[in-house]
Amino acid sequence: MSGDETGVVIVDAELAEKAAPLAQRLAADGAAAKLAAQDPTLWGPDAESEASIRLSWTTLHKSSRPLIGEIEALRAELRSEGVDRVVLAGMGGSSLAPEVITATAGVPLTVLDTTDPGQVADALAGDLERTVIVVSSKSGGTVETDSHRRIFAKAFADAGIDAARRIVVVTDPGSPFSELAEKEGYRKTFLADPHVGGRYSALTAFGLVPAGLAGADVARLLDQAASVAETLAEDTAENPAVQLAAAWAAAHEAGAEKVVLADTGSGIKGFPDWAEQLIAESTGKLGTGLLPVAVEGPDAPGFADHGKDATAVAIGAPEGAAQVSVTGPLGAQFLMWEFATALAGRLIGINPFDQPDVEAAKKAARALLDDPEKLKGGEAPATVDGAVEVFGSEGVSTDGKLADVLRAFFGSVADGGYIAVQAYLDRLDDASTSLLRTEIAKRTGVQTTFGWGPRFLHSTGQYHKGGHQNGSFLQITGAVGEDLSVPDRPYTLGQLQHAQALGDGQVLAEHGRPVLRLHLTDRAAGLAELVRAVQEAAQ
Ligand SMILES: O=P(O)(O)OC[C@H]1O[C@](O)(CO)[C@@H](O)[C@@H]1O
Repeated sequence: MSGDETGVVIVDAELAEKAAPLAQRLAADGAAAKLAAQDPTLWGPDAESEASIRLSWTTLHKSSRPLIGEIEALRAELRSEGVDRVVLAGMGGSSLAPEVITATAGVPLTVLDTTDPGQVADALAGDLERTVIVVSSKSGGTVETDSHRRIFAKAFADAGIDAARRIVVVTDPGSPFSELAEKEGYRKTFLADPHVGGRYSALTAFGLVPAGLAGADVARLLDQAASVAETLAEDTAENPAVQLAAAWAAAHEAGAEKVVLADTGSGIKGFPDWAEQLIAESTGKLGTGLLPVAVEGPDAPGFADHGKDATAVAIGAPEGAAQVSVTGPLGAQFLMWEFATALAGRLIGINPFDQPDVEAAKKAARALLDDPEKLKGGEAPATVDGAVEVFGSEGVSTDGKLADVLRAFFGSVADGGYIAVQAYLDRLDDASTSLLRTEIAKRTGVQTTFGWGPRFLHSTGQYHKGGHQNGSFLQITGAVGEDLSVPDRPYTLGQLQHAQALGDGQVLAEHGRPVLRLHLTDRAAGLAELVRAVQEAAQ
C-alpha cells in the first residue's frame, strides 16, 4: 500500500479558483465537523431520515477494531484445516472494496460478482477441498449472491464436503441471510453495522472479513484511516475531503459532470473501480450528479485529451492532464473519498445515501424471468453481421453492416454526452472486451465508460438511469456455452444474465436513452468483428 501523505491538490489553477469559494462555504458551515459527528441534517429535510441511519462509517476506524481478532482467529482455524482458498460472493459494495484491498496487498481472492455461467464454472473448478466461500450481502436478498451461495453449497455437497463448514456469511442483523445462516448452521456469521450503506462499507465486515481471510493486513487499513480521521473533521478549506468535494462541485457547476479517474502510480490496485460505485450511486440522481469514468492510466483517451465536460483526477502524482491529484494509503483514501462524496452531495444538492433508480432494473429482470417466453427472445435481431446480432431501441438505426450501425450510433451521441459500454460477459475469459472503451473513446473523442454486467448495475447503474440524461448505451451480450442451473430456482445463470441485460436495456430505453445491443453468437469471433467494426465506423 502506498505510504504517501494523504492529501488532495487541485493542480489546475482555473479549477482551484472556482473551487475556493465552495471550500470556504463548507468550512464556514462547519460541514466537515458535523459530518464526522454524524449530523443527519447536512443534506436538507428530505434526506434527513435516511441520513440518520447511514452515517456510522465516519468512525469505523474505531468501531471495526474488535473484528480484527475474530477475522484472524477464523483464518487461523481454516488454515489449520487446509482451507486457504477464499471465494467471495457479493455485489457492489459487498465486493468492490475487498477486491481493491486484496489486489493491493497481492493476496489472491476469487470474486464472484457475475452471472456469467462460464466465469462461475471456472470458480467452481478451483480446488473445493481448500475453499471457503464468503457470502456477503447487506440486504441478504441479492439474487446474484444468493445464486452463488446455492451453487457452491451444492458443489460442496456433491464433492462430499460439509457445505455448512465452508460458508461464512457477512450480512446485516435480521436479514434473510442471517436467519438462513442460523438455520443451516453456517460456519460463522459476521453481522455488520446496519447504519452504514453498502458503498460506504469498505471498513466494515464487508471489506475486512473477505480481505482479512484472504491474508491482507486489515488492521493496517484501520490504522491508515485513523491517521487521517482528525484532519477530515477539520472545518478548514485545506481539509483534503473539502478540497476534493469543492473541486468536483465547482467543475459540475461549470458543466464538467464527468470525473475521469486514472491511477498514476499510487500503488493501489483498482481504486477507480471502487470509487466508481461511491461517486455514481451517491450522486447520480434527480437528473444530476457526477459520472465517474475509470480509465487505464494518465495516457488513456478520456484523461489525456479530456474536454470541458470532464475533470481529470489522478490517484497518485499529478501526471499529464491531471487537474486534481489525490494521494495517500488505501485505508485513508477510503475514508477521505467517502467524506468528499458526502460533502459533494451537500454542494450539489442531492441525498448521497439513497439509490432510487437501482430497483427498476431489478424489477424488469424479475419480470422477464417470470415470463420465460419473453426471455427466450421472441424478438428477432434487426440485422445480423457475421457473429454479431444487432438489436436497437426505438430510434436507434440498425441499417446496414455492423460498422454502419456503429457509425450512426456514435454520430447520435448527445453534445457533451457519453457512451457506456456494458458487457454481460465473462470478465476473465472475455477480458479483452474492455479494450473497446479505449478504442471508442480514442476514435470518437466522447467520454466512454466500461462496465461488466451485472456488476455495474450495483455501481454506476444508478447514475445511468438517474443522473444527467445524456448517455448512449452499447450493450454486449454473448452466447452461453455450458449453462449452470441455480439449485431450487426455476432459472439458470445464463437466463438470469440475459434477463439482467434485457431488463436494464428496457429501463434505459424507457428513460428515452438510445440502447444498442450487440449479441455475440460466437464470443471470440464476434468480439474480433466488433473491434474491427468500431475502427471502421470511426474512421
Ligand atoms: O449488499 P447487498 O444488499 O447484496 O447489495 C449489493 C449492492 O446492491 C446495491 O444495493 C445496488 O443494487 C448496492 O447499493 C449494494 O452495494
